[in-house]
Amino acid sequence: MKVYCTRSSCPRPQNHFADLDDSATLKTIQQKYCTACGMPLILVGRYLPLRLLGKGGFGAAFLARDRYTPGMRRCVVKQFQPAGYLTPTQLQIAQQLFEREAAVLEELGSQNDQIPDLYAFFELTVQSLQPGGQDKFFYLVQEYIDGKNLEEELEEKGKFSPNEVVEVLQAILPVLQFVHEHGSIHRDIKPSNIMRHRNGRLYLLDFGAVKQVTTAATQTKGSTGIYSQGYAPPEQMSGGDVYPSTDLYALAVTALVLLTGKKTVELFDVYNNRWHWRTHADIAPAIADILDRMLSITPNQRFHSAQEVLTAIAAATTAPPPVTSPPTPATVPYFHQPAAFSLLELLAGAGLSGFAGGLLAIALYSLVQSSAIALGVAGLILGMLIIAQTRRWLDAKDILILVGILLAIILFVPALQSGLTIHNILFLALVAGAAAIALTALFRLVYKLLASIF
Ligand SMILES: Nc1ncnc2c1ncn2[C@@H]1O[C@H](COP(=O)(O)OP(=O)(O)OP(=O)(O)O)[C@@H](O)[C@H]1O
Repeated sequence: MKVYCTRSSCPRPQNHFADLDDSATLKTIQQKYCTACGMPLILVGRYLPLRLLGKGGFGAAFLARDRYTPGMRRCVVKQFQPAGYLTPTQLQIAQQLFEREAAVLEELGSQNDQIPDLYAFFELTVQSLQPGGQDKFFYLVQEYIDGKNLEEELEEKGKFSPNEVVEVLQAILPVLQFVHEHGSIHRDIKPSNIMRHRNGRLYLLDFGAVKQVTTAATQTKGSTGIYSQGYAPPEQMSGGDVYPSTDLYALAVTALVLLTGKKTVELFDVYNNRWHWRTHADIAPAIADILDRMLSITPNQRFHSAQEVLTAIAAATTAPPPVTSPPTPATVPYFHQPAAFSLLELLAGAGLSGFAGGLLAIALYSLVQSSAIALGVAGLILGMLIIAQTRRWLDAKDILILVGILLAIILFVPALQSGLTIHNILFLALVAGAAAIALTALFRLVYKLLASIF
């Protein structure tokens, strides 16, 4: 098993322990130490970091496993590890922010299912790499959100459609309303801090910069300077007080970036001190007006609460529907709407599913010697695979793994080969995959034609 060392200065953080592949040893072993720097690897005897997820302003995030849960639950271990030189005061503020992230997560995460839960918060003192010294590390363990953040989605599939952006707003505004009602301001809303779980649900991450409204008055202005350039409004950049509308501004910038696929600097007209974005996006004027109001330079010209924005969006998107018509996308709860598929994603999923279906049909025919039953059962499983993909329970990567497993089983068990050569098996499965791609493309074309007619 691979275990990742969390000491930032470790020269070789990747460790490999063959004995931990045995689940009994994994559950009972006392501790393991980094072979390069001697750092204890099993954090508080419980969490095993597997790999680095990324480094942020105040630390690193690791994907980890909790060895005290039956399924070795995945979790995210965040370590406080400020980058660059900080004065003792700045260091203390940074440490307070990290502790605040834990406190806020504990309170908010347990009450809102779009904020990760806090599992643990602890500190660790270890021997420093300098002789005689000691290093102190702070850790926060939270729920792992299995998905992609919106920055990654944007990189992968390109700009979002206006509907997708409205869905993001409708999913995140209630979370912001909840955060604000609990006396906090997030202060770091941006695409990389919004994560879409594989089931379609959007989560708000990274409460490290969160500021309690109640303590705002006692904070020295400009003392922390925690914000993301381009997303933070003027009052935050200048170190002034922050408000719920500070988060609304950043959410609107997030919407512009998703909608246009452009960087914030490309959308802000410094000369006139205003956002210049409408020419880059084709969105309903009523929604564009809402975004522009959220982007007002002065906080009191923006909406005052997330709920106000939600109400404005509902008014802008809900045309009075006929009584019998299905709900419009805007009124369907967001979690029933997994993200739209790109054409490539759709065809790759279809091809892989078709390939898997072909392999299954061959294996089933060997067992039952009836082409009707073999094709019927393979078709049924293929249908289930397609449904699982459209609901985003499985993605193309999962189907690829399934194909690999099926192929390995069929290649190693001659009784499942229906008397065919390996070449023929592969050829037939490829034909099934190609047929699935062709059918999907045809359906999509017909669907688009019908949609454009009606
Ligand atoms: N609960 C989580 N579940 C899954 N991935 C997470 C979770 N929290 C953070 N990540 C991922 O870990 C990576 C690092 O996150 P982190 O919050 O430390 O920094 P960041 O958001 O990239 O930067 P910054 O702190 O400057 O905003 C990011 O890619 C983020 O998407």
